[in-house]
Amino acid sequence: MARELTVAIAGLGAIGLHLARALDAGVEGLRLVAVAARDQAKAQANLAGFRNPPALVGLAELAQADVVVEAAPAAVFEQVAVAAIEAGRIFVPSSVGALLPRMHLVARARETGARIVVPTGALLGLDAVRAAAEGAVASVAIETRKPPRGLLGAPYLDQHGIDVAAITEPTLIFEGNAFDAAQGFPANVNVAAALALAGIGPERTTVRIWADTTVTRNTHTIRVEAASARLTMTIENVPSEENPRTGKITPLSILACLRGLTSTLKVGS
Ligand SMILES: NC(=O)C1=CN([C@@H]2O[C@H](COP(=O)(O)OP(=O)(O)OC[C@H]3O[C@@H](n4cnc5c(N)ncnc54)[C@H](O)[C@@H]3O)[C@@H](O)[C@H]2O)C=CC1
Ligand SMILES: O=C([O-])CC(=O)C(=O)O
Repeated sequence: MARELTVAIAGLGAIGLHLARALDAGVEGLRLVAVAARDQAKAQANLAGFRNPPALVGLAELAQADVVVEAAPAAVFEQVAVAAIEAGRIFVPSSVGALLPRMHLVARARETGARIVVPTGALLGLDAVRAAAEGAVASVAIETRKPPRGLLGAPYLDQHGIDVAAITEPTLIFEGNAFDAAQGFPANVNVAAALALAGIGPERTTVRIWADTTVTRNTHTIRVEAASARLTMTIENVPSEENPRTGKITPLSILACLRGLTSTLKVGS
């Protein structure tokens, strides 16, 4: 008999609501039991048509479920993560950049029996990066190109007086490591954080972010030079209607990740 896992989701935005709907439509081995939202009335309206509406609870109460998916702003990451990890659950973060300065949570999870499962999210190829990182890796780099509006609101832009709305040609706005990229762009480059965790860590992973007036998609290119292989991979994400910073593939990637927690046949490392 296949195992069933209960699932809770923090945040009902571009990622959370799509994931909640998909789970409610029925996914073998997974049952949505709880969600947390900032706007209760909007959440109730969104959940009204569900076949099996989940409970609307506070962030800490999400940890009642076997699997806690974080799909909220990075500002509330810690609340969701700590409750899930203390309860020994499987914690699936979307705001992966917020994990980089909190790696003590991984040590704590080791003590409580919790697991932290980082989905590939808006990126691609983390299976190959992980495989390469089992051997020697010389370099890992990611270049992100987004339409300027996909970068709006990033603290780095304010700190450096950059007005992305005024950009008229492709402009390199950040070059540095994944740790600094995640601090400067907490809602924009979770992909760089996930890549760093899959490969050679946030200090050695290099990141370039372009505000690119010529692209309509959030485009990420990874380059890895390893003893076993050379990887060059690009994903061009269709921005979601709800949040142009977030690619439509992200909730789908998390759903695929959750399926992998229970499925009998699992493909990819
Ligand atoms: N790992 C990846 O590849 C990707 C990660 N992300 C990250 O995932 C996170 C979620 O992204 P989106 O769904 O696009 O954001 P969103 O802004 O569309 O949705 C976030 C939701 O959380 C809700 N929220 C805010 N405060 C809350 C609170 N205290 N309790 C409960 N809910 C609260 C908001 O009302 C909103 O509905 C962001 O941190 C984003 O940067 C986004 C895209 C790709
Ligand atoms: O491209 C996307 O969909 C989102 C993104 O870069 C991120 O949050 O890392």
